[in-house]
Amino acid sequence: MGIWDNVARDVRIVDTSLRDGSHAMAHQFTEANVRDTVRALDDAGVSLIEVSHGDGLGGSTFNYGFSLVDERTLIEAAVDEAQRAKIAVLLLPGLGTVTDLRAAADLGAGAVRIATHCTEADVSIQHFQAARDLGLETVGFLMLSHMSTPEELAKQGRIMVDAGCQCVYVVDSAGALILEEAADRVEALIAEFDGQAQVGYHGHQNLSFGVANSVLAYRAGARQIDGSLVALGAGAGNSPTEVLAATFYRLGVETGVDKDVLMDAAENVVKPFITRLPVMDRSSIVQGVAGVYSSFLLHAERAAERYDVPAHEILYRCGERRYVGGQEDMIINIALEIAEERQAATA
Ligand SMILES: CC[C@H](O)CC(=O)C(=O)O
Ligand SMILES: [Mn+2]
Repeated sequence: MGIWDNVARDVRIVDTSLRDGSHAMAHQFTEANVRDTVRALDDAGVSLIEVSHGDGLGGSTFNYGFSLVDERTLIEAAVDEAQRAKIAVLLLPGLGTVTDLRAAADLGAGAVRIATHCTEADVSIQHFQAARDLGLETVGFLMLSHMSTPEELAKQGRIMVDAGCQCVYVVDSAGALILEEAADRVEALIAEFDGQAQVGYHGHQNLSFGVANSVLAYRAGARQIDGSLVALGAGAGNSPTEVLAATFYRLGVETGVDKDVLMDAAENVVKPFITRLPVMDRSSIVQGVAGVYSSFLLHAERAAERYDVPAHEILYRCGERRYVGGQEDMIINIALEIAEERQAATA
């Protein structure tokens, strides 16, 4: 039985097309995109649907990229369409505030996913406390999990659980984890929590391991797994929700969602509005290899075009310097540096 509602299932598939997909759409979702997608996911039985700017509440800024439509309008529209599903929002402490969270709760959001770099869970403590006071379901995101060992990650997860988090995610932001690297991190969190909280898994497809890692994460004990329709998400995209549903169906793992309704939603609702299909191209593969935050992709592509340098070279350097979310402006610095080096070499 799912612990957050009355649906009998072995694992909960959570959809983040309307949040992680915001990165891939350069934050240009329309209200109609949100309404149509929420209706389809709700029909399919998806019980938690994330809707926010790609970088979470308050993310619509010069540094991260402006949203076409105010996220509060989109959250309100999502809540309006969802008959059974709960709407979740993402919050990165420092970018989103407790005031933003309160506003989202007032609009009807029922869950918050609070994301920190994998070594900085302590910055989430007051946000978890505020979320619990607001009566929200709470989820923690340990981003760029490949940068920590399973043991370190478990200690960070413990900080979130002690602050009131009900499910901590291993977040493979760079799509860098391969098989047991994902499973070992999930296992370490499960052992640390000893039943006090659930564990989730959020994959990216940069090295094409999103779905395989999700299956291993489930086998290691993860009970919430993220996906996006048509993989719509940062980098090479997320584990496709419709493929997760079909795969768990094949394995006889009960998800409570209808795989055929999801396949229809992917083909006929989401695919038609995607401006740039997520692909495993040179830049996104480099993100997986070098361990670079997937949401850096469009920033790197824009800088590459502006300064006439290769995007994959920018991304390799981001990986060497271990840049993390919030350091998007460094992408411009790197592009300028490569352009200068190239000019010097030809002078
Ligand atoms: C900026 C937040 C980020 O996109 C969260 C996430 O989905 C990830 O780290 O993969
Ligand atoms: Mn992501």
